[in-house]
Amino acid sequence: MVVTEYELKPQNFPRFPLDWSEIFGRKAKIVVEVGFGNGEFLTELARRHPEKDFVGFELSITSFVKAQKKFKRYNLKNVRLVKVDARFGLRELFPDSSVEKVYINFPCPWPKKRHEDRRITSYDFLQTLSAVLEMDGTVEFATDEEWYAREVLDTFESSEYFVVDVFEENFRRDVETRYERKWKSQGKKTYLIVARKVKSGIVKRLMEGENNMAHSVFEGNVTWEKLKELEGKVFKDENKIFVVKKVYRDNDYLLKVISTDEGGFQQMYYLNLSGRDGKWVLIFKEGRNMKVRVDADACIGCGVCENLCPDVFQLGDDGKAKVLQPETDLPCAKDAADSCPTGAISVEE
Ligand SMILES: C[S@@+](CC[C@H](N)C(=O)[O-])C[C@H]1O[C@@H](n2cnc3c(N)ncnc32)[C@H](O)[C@@H]1O
Repeated sequence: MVVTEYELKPQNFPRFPLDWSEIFGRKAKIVVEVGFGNGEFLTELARRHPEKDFVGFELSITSFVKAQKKFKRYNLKNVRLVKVDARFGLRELFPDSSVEKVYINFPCPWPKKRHEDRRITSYDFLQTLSAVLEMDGTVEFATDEEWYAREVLDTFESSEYFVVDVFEENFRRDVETRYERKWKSQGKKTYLIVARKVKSGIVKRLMEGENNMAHSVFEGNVTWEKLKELEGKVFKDENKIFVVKKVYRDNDYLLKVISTDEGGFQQMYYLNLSGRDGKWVLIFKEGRNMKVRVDADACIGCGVCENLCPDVFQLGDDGKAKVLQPETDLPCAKDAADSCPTGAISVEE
């Protein structure tokens, strides 16, 4: 079973930062987890606090697949996941003073000097937290590295925006994370810091305002049946002719369009249509011809590709992925290759 319904794609929204009460359909406290790993901590929090809404950031696709399965098992309604760097996501997707709490559990410490910019706890990230957290909102940071804990403690203590309420060695919380269990079972020490916001900071957002990736934003009633009726229809606009060749759907709708101008020049592209509650965002996607292959030995039959791109992939009777269109221009083929946890899918452009 592959579940994708909890993933939120920022590019499909008309404005930034996002209106989370619209996304969750209610006004509730928002809690964020940075780098949710296999999702067990986030699942437990969301189960124990149905009155709050939860947002997780991760970069690993495998983590996305595992976490969403857990959410589905408990039919959770109060959690969404975003596949972007949390430093970027917290800054661009959350308005000022909108987050009650941010958990950062056992992030990679990036111990080498030349990698220190990669640490999630950089100065810039603290600045973001000082803006997006509500007053008295907290950051909970856990690590197994003493030097890292002391560095983060020092950063919070020397910041005018935070006070440190907790610095604890070998802490215990109601819910453990996978890495916490791992380090504890190896007899390693663990450290917890809880820092509370006492002053609001200012952060400069790069994408604030209209989503300028969007071609158009509109309101109205769009249905699969109505879109399907567009297949084969021809539209004229000044000196161009457009034909809607095919309409696809997964989480969004995709219209394959061919346009021809007076000189006979043809172009193929996709229109990605996504929306909710009557608000729709239309984005152009260029079509490119790709050769798709599946390495059957590497395929574990997880079904991610079939779920993301059913017109190109299908799980066969042997439980392995089969390619239905070895040459395709469907952009979801690339998504499937990027998301394949074993790298069994290759796409050549
Ligand atoms: C060591 S694991 C810890 C996982 C989990 N929090 C736990 O305690 O079991 C760190 C996780 O953070 C994710 N990660 C690293 N940098 C990130 C970033 N900038 N934004 C979001 N997630 C990130 C990694 O993909 C990885 O899954």
